[in-house]
Amino acid sequence: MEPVIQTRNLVHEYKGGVRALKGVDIDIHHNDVVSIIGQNGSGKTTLVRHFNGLLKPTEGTVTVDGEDTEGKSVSFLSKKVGYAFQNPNHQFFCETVKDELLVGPKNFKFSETEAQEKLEYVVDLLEIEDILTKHPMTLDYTRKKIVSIASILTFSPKVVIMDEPTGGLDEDGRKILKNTMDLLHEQGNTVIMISHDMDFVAENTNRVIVMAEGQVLMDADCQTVFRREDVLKKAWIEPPQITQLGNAVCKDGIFLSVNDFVTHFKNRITT
Ligand SMILES: Nc1ncnc2c1ncn2[C@@H]1O[C@H](COP(=O)(O)OP(=O)(O)OP(=O)(O)O)[C@@H](O)[C@H]1O
Repeated sequence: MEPVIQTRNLVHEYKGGVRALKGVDIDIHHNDVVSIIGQNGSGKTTLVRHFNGLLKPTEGTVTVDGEDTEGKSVSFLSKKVGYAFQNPNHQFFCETVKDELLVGPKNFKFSETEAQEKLEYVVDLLEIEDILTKHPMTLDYTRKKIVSIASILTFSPKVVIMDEPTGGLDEDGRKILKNTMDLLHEQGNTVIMISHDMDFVAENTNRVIVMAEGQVLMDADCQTVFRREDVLKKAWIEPPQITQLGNAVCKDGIFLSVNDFVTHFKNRITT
């Protein structure tokens, strides 16, 4: 099956000469749940902004669903690739949460009934019934993040990109986000998450792309990536805390979650 997103020799140079991407080749497949990690300025946001056409390659190609993004508008690509910004304040322009959630369905010409169904679905999924009449800018940061993600899900894009989704989220918000990601995966969507939150990355994604200085340093499953201290060091990344603890006390495994860790030691105690 062809990848849902593919880049070949993707180079992006901003006006002023910053070469933010220096030849990126990646294939993202249908139903992947991928994290893109790397230190600030490594090119993560620049990369994903090519997936919905907010940026166009300086050199190389990007294809979405088999079609070259060259000449395609952001609104055309956004129907397939929804993008929740790092800062939710940059995403809102309506007076109420409800109106904000209806922007996508209206833009994409959903029927009234379908728009209403989508609205009800995401409101239920993301537990935001109580804030529908509020102004998005008056919400606490967790709710703003959740609404920004909800507003993407109302038009059911195949690919959902979330830029730092856990940044500023409280525990309830993290649980809602985790459940939402699980459901998107179950429903066959592709999820791409940019994150500095290695605990969340390790527990919730099955593939990690490590970036440094505009290039992909490594692209593999979580277990493989979080074993490679040399690669992580180059990208200025610390493994998840539970992985670090596990490495310190046990050499025969790699732990990506507290559950992994507890199960391992329970088994050792009972055998
Ligand atoms: N609009 C812009 N104009 C000029 N340079 C830019 C612009 N946006 C980003 N850059 C530069 O491009 C490089 C990559 O930035 P990018 O935002 O893609 O990195 P990032 O890995 O997403 O960082 P962060 O984790 O801080 O979001 C950096 O050197 C950044 O300063």
